[in-house]
Amino acid sequence: MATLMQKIKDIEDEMARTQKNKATAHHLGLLKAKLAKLRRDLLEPPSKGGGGAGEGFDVTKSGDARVGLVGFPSVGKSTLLNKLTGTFSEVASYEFTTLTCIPGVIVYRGAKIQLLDLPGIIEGAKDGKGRGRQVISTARTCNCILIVLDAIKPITHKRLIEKELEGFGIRLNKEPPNLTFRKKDKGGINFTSTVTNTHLDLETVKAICSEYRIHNADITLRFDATADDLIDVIEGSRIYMPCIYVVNKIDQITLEELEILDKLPHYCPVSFVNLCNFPWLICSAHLEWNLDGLLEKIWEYLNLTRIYTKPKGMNPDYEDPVILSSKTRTVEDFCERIHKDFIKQFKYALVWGSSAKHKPQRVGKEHLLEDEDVVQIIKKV
Ligand SMILES: Nc1nc2c(ncn2[C@@H]2O[C@H](COP(=O)(O)OP(=O)(O)OP(=O)(O)O)[C@@H](O)[C@H]2O)c(=O)[nH]1
Ligand SMILES: [K+]
Ligand SMILES: [Mg+2]
Repeated sequence: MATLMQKIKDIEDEMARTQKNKATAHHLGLLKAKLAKLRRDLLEPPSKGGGGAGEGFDVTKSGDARVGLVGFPSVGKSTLLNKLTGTFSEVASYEFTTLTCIPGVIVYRGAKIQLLDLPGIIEGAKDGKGRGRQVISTARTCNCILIVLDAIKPITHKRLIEKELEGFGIRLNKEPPNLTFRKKDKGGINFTSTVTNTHLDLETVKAICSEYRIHNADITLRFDATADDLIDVIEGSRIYMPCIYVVNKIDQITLEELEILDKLPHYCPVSFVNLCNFPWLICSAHLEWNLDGLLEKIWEYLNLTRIYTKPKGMNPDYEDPVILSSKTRTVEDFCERIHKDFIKQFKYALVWGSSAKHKPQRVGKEHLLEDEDVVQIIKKV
């Protein structure tokens, strides 16, 4: 049986082959209706239940980091992918133009960043509406999410998208709750806190625990945690992800509105068409605005660490850094990236740069590296 994607393609091909005239108008209309129904089917959840990736979503992870574009239909996600990566993803004025996950690559400051264009999601996506489940489970595999918003759509859209992501265990611009939760065999619920709490008391904590059939546990808060924070820790499998709100189509709003948007935390206004409202904003001959600003922000939010290797007796290789994430950036992580067995030959490392106290500093494998450090590994003989 032909897959939905194939059926859609067949109809699109047939439409392209069909000449437009009075005699074919009826047939073309029929094809359009079929196409619309197939698109809707594709947006229905799979009948056999379960989330996971679906048709056309199994894009292999590549590069140093992955960034996903999430938003309502027609906010300009595909336009953004095309402009940033030079990859082709279809752009059109109708909703649900993009039906699968389309990857592109941005090479920025020596790092290869995979950017994923995703189908638009609709409210209720997390509950199985549309392709939302696939979109959001793909979003979970990213290192940073760009929530794309349309500047002239209601600001409430931001909250709606956030809710969909939150419903799938994604936490945006938030650190994992600083609290420990340790199950034990006996002793009841022991609840302590190193700060004043305004949200949680022993009773609430006990109630939450009993919902999970947990009757013995040590819970220590190191910040003013909410019930949601505690539940997140008990549930586990939460993903804490940086997020940028990309407000597109700012050519459609006034300068006053733009100034307000520009001040909001985590926001990055952009536009991909001629800014006739704001001629003074155009910084080059391009018909787009603030792509550089967006790239810089993505870089900042990914928080990557570039390490330059220095072979003995040679200059550092500044062209091709090893890219580490902010969470795994020890000398050992660096060695692992070069070769999985490399650490076995490790004796010590020489490090130049902001993590080094001397020029160079001799360090062990636990040493934490900083962005733009230069590293030379000395092997055992
Ligand atoms: N005015 C204006 N229109 C834009 C801008 N960026 C994109 N568009 C238009 O918005 C429409 C939708 O763009 P797409 O890139 O297809 O949007 P999308 O979010 O990928 O849409 P789906 O794949 O259907 O979810 C197209 O007609 C674009 O030309 C912009 O900055 N300003
Ligand atoms: K569209
Ligand atoms: Mg699209």
